[in-house]
Amino acid sequence: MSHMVLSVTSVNKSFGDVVILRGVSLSLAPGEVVALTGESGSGKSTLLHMIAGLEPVDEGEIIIDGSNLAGMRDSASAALRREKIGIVFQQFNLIPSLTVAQNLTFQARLSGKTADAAALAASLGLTDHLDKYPEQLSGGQQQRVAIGRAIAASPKLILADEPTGNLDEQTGDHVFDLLLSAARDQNAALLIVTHSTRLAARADRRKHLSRGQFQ
Ligand SMILES: Nc1ncnc2c1ncn2[C@@H]1O[C@H](COP(=O)(O)OP(=O)(O)OP(=O)(O)O)[C@@H](O)[C@H]1O
Repeated sequence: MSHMVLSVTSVNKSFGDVVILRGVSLSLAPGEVVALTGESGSGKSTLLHMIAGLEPVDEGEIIIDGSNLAGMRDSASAALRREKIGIVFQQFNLIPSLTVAQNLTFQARLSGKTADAAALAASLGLTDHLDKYPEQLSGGQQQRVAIGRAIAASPKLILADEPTGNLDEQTGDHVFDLLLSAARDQNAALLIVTHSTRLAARADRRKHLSRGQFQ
């Protein structure tokens, strides 16, 4: 299925004696939004980290836009991550010493791409905040900057790990909508972890992790 942006096939993962994932498979087509749910400790973050190449896979295969992560050196998986993947975390992880405009474009520059801070800011409602520093922004505004940074290099795949977890419900809904429309605008696949069944309902598909497997 070479047209898939992400193919996870029969992945197993343990930490020591503790089995976290057993034979997990998942595919995302371009532009597809999949919500990943599961109780605390079910392995959602671990799965995202493996897809991002930040955590080794014990068995099974992960292919990102045709590139197999298996056996890839750290430098190659870092390059793949910069090139193809945008990541949004629960904590906004902005660089405090950089302005909003600089935070938006910094990572795209690292991968040799140009990013239009003004256009990104306009699409995320941040135009009035471009010259501010993260500490001068609300949580919802900071998360919108983090979304802008994640999409600045036009990734094929966006991984979002509870991106609304630190936001109140109304702000979280708005940020969730912005993330979905940003992904759809770019035809990027989006895998989004959420504890909210209400937000998960807005995805194209839902996958629920329980006892190491999808239910
Ligand atoms: N580096 C590690 N070493 C050992 N155990 C780990 C490690 N990382 C995660 N775990 C364990 O693996 C399990 C899955 O963790 P993970 O963070 O993937 O769950 P999660 O579904 O994302 O949980 P939450 O919803 O609370 O964020 C947990 O029991 C956790 O304690």
